Amino acid sequence: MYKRLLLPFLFFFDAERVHHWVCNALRFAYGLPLVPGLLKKLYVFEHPSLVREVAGLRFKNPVGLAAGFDKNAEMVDELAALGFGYVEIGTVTPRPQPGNERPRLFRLKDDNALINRMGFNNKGAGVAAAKLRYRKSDIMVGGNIGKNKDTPNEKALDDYVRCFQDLFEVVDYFVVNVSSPNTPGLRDLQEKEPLTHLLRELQKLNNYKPKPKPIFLKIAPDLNHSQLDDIVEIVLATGIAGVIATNTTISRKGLNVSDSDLEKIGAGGLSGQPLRHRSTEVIRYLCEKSGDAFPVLGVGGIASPADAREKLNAGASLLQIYTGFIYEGPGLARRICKSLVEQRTLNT
Ligand SMILES: Cc1cc2nc3c(=O)[nH]c(=O)nc-3n(C[C@H](O)[C@H](O)[C@H](O)COP(=O)(O)O)c2cc1C
Repeated sequence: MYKRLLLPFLFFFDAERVHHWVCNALRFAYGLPLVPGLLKKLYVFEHPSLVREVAGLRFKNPVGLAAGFDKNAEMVDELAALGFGYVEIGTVTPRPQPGNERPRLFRLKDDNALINRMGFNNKGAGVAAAKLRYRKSDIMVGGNIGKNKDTPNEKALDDYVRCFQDLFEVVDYFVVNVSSPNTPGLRDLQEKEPLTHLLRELQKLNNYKPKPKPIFLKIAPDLNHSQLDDIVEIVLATGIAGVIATNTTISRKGLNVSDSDLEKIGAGGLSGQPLRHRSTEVIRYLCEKSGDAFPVLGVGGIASPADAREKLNAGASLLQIYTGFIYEGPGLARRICKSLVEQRTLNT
């Protein structure tokens, strides 16, 4: 019903506006009597074989909602009721910022893809932290952190530290985002020297805490082999927990959309099906190169149980979805979980 009736209707309107409508509708509905229970019945699939222990945390199932959907941590309980094993909030920055001018989110329907140049629009880490204090669900929550647009790269560490401190008590793990293509210069922080410095300082701060939290690094799919080798080295050298692979790509290769339409859309990160293969390659490379020395969380183009299995077979410890959730609808996490359990039963 979602794909045949609701999606064509929603796709008639501006993508970002629809995002806000759907989120508001979900939040409103969740506040009504009986609805939370009904949603859980429809969408949550639990089974002992789905539980994953990663970086010392216990995830109810391996399917998470990727960063960018719930930037301000406004609907973690609602998303838990849609069957996700964990939700990554953010990217948040220390100070609120409006992001880029609209329109900044575009659908590529023939490619099952999106292009976005949101630019870290968010209400600030403090606001997200206040929201998370009242969450009721017990799924894992990650805090994806970044720097403000007007903070120069030489001062980036201060921004990451502030977000880290603001969120420390209310998230289960952290993600250092240096891979968004929509904040000018941010990806330069993926270079070996600044990245090592940033992660070492954050991990140092983390180690001072009585109970440190796992810190993951989220990387771009556009890194070459030598840059990925550097990432492996940096993760091992700084002692952070692992890597999230991948963020959106700046590549426009192999799309069905016309060049003139692409030109009209302009800059931004591409997500969804066209990203799937590259992100799986990156996951496989990191796992092989590191000898599975740290967990890699796989994200990029997952829209079906088969896509999920592809990432797990490449070595991913956990999964995340964003664009697939938009195109496939709220039943996707459950479908993947159910299929993983069925597959396991078949194999035993
Ligand atoms: C509209 C939109 C906003 C996003 N915002 C963020 C963000 O704020 N931080 C981040 O780390 N990733 C962000 N992402 C990237 C996703 O978390 C994910 O890494 C990427 O979309 C690939 O997964 P997918 O193909 O399942 O969408 C965003 C993606 C989209 C489509």
